[in-house]
Amino acid sequence: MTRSSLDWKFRSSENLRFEERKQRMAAINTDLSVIGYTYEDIQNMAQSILKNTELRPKIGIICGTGLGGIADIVENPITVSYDTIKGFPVSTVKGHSGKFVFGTIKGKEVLLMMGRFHYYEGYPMWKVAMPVRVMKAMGIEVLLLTNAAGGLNQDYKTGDIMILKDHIDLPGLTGECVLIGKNDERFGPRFVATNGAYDVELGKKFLQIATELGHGSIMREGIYIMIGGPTFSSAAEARVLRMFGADAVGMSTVPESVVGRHSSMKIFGVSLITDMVDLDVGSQFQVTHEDVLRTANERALILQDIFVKFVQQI
Ligand SMILES: O=P(O)(O)O[C@@H]1C[C@H](O)[C@@H](CO)O1
Ligand SMILES: Nc1nc2[nH]cnc2c(=O)[nH]1
Repeated sequence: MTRSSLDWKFRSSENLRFEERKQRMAAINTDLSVIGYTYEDIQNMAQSILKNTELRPKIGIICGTGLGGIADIVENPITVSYDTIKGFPVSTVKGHSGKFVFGTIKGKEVLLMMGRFHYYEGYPMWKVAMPVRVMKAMGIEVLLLTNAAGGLNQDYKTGDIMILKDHIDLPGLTGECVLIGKNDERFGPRFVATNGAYDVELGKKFLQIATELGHGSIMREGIYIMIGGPTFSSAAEARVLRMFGADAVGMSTVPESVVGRHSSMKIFGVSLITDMVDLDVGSQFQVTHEDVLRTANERALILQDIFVKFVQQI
């Protein structure tokens, strides 16, 4: 075989692989029979994102609803919009802007995800937490998860900040675990223990910093339960969630935490209690997404202060 025909063969097989990849990426977004992104898909997305920066952060932060203000503490930010990343989902929820932000906090390199994906947006569970695998492929080792949640524990107040001690994966317990599907061992083992997922030392550090900054009275440590949403729980449902032992309820975080654990990441989680869940059956009180955004906005500066010091000390 001549050199040029070899070249041609090589190039046409490369083109074929490119075409296959393109079709696969299109199918991921449209064909429900396609389950999961392959290891190669994830690596390709990570590499394409990293082309935008020379930074190689080890700390990743996922910003919850209305908590994108954390990006205000990032120095020299470089943003990569999700819609520029082939195969990446798009954010559809108000309060989630839909971009990665690379930069530094007091000189420490960080990567922020401003905009997460929720099951209620219509994304299958495996897609909801797929960005955590992309973050891992980009070199993230410590994953800081934030969310807006409703308070179930009646000792809590709107505006409290709860460090996650543990979670209850309600969708997972009822057959919608994020790790369902073919397992590629390069991501992690088939079976994974989720006990002790939240790093105790990180939790202690966050609490200590918040207390030193004078916010001890609004700090809590508790258990987060994930519901699918988008409905906020009825009072009768909320009573069940409280009976399960949950202190706060929300619609995210758990799939990311499970995938983070599967990927051997160190995990920290914090909920801003944006509203108190009404447990009175018959009450006409109705919480709204605007209530959630308002509390998130009110607590933005406090969270920023805590995160600056927290990231510095990780
Ligand atoms: O992304 P998070 O969990 O912070 O968002 C919460 C749950 C719903 O998406 C939304 C409800 O207002 O806020
Ligand atoms: N009541 C309530 N408030 C929230 N704030 C954010 N998520 C939730 C939720 O699931 N329920």
